[in-house]
Amino acid sequence: MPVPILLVTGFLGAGKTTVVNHLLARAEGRRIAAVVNDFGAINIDAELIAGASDGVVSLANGCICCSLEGDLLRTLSTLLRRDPKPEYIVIETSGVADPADIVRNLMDPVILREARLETVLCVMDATAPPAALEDALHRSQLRVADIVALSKLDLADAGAGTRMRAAIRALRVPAVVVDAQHGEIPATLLFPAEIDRPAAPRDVGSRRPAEERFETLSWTSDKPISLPRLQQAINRLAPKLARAKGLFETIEQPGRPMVFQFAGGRATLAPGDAPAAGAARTRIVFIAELGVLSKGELDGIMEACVAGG
Ligand SMILES: Nc1nc2c(ncn2[C@@H]2O[C@H](COP(=O)(O)OP(=O)(O)OP(=O)(O)O)[C@@H](O)[C@H]2O)c(=O)[nH]1
Repeated sequence: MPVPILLVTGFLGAGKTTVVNHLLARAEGRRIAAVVNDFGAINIDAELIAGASDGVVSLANGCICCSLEGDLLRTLSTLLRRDPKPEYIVIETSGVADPADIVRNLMDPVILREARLETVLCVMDATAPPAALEDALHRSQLRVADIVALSKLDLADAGAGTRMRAAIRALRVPAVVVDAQHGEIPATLLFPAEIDRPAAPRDVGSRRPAEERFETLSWTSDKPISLPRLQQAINRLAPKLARAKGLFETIEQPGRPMVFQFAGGRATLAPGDAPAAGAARTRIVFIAELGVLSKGELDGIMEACVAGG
């Protein structure tokens, strides 16, 4: 019986890791292996997948729809040789990934013998303006989806969900649209019981390398961060940022690791886990459209956030 694969796609910061976390937290004995692709050089997403570090394989510093496609297939082969074999495989793409290319890559004959793409889930930020769907990458992510999950409805105004559903319908996306509050989607929807159902043909569109559009810039430091100064830095950087996330300690609350998120124009801070041995104390990844933000400018702004900066 081929192992079903769930491909989780969606724009930068839409809520993919939150969905994968939720799924793994409620695995209820299911053996789920997760492959997480971070576009940046630091594997922040793999660290954000709580309590599942053993089962999570991280593919960082590139995009599995372009430069890391060989790595994805090798990783899947390795997972499928595990004893016991995973019962389900979840692949979280980077937010810049065009899933059409990944769907095509998963048709690899060696993989197909043992694992089959079962469901493509596209996580869509309900607070994004419907005009966001004019973006070709958004459209490609929606076009291959079987299920579209609307995230962040708790942050959106009352009509946002309805407007987003209408905008998705207008694109003639055949997917089922569901609400996903804080990543909550029933596992049975993602891994349907009728696993003998033949995979439906998917409209995969034309190839568009995502890496030609976005770049990631990493900033690390061995010093803790000043929170008010970080706020100022993010205010300055925000117009240029598509996404940022990081792990660090603050000067104000030493010894308390924090997770920083910037997505959809909103910055949040939450308690995190201690950094892995050998990792820099402060690690932040910034994703921006190519050419919009230089490393020099970023370093200049971020150095002001550390003590003595
Ligand atoms: N309030 C609220 N926040 C959410 C919801 N879903 C996700 N978030 C937050 O949105 C931010 C981004 O979520 P992630 O799950 O990391 O997004 P992602 O799509 O994995 O991000 P990338 O991998 O960087 O593209 C985090 O701060 C989440 O806590 C939701 O339903 N409600």
